Amino acid sequence: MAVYTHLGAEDLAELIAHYDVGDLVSAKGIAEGVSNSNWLIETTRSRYILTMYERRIELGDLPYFLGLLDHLSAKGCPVPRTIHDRSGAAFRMESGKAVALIEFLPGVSPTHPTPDQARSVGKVLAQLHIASQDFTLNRANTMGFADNLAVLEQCGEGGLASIHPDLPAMIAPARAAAAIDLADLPQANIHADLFPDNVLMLGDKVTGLIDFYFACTGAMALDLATTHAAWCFAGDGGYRENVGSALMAGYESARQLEPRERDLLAEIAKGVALRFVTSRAEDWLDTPDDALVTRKDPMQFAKRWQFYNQHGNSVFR
Ligand SMILES: Nc1ncnc2c1ncn2[C@@H]1O[C@H](COP(=O)(O)OP(=O)(O)OP(=O)(O)O)[C@@H](O)[C@H]1O
Ligand SMILES: N[C@@H](CCO)C(=O)O
Repeated sequence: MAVYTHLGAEDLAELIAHYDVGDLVSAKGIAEGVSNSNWLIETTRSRYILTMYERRIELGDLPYFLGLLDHLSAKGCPVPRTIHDRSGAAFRMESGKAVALIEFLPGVSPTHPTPDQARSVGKVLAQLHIASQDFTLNRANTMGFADNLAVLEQCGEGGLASIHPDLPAMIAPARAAAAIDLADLPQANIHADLFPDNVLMLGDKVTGLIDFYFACTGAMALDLATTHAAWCFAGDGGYRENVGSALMAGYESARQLEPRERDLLAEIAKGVALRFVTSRAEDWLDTPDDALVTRKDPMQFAKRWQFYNQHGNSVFR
């Protein structure tokens, strides 16, 4: 479930009255997502998503996240606009927590993406990279390869082994990934978590990229490798070659990779796999056994690390 805070009808109506969006007609809590509380808001004028930021998000990062949405949507990327309140503010404080109202976009997240859907997502990702380069704010990646190593070391071999006996073996490759320098690769403001559940689609058309709360200034190749690792594997862990090549072709139809990016892609994809091993392992150890939230399996990405390690750059040709 993802409504952590109860907001009554009066609270919501009073909140919505701060925006020039018509009168509140209905508000429904949204079950998907685990980080924040989200409501689907309907007013006499349109539909919106109201998000209350519950955890993990620093208040100081909100101008970056919400400003990036406005920057990208003004350039025609399929991302939701932030609705500013009557005083022009992109977010407000409600019951001590930050809230923002964003545009509702149609579409559903694919559960078993087709090659054509992957091609569309690849192209939109490249367009986002081109459009985000002149966004004037910056945010450092807080889930970089060196950060992952520190978190895995903090989980410790014992902690990792309590999740799965093969997980402690991921510390050594995380040390190797921490030494990779991405700073010399072409940079942009990147999504950094573009899993299928963060993409809304109607058929093969991308109607929305959402959940920009890991967005940061970083290497475009890191974003492409993240999207590859998130989209191109079946539920049983098998690599879906046709989805992978469509994603790459879609990306390069809008932005050609430089040779130095292509040469590093497999190493970056291994680092990316470790980033999700890390955040999932950390969440696993932080989540009580009886919590209602379903924990995501870090081993899924340990297997993807093995895949990229075994096949190297041949995956991306
Ligand atoms: N702009 C939007 N238009 C339409 N639906 C949206 C929009 N933003 C969010 N949603 C819906 O709300 C759900 C939760 O949103 P989101 O993934 O941002 O939540 P979250 O709690 O931050 O997620 P996570 O825990 O995955 O980080 C999405 O799965 C989607 O169904
Ligand atoms: N998309 C991530 C969660 C956010 O980092 C995962 O599937 O592990």
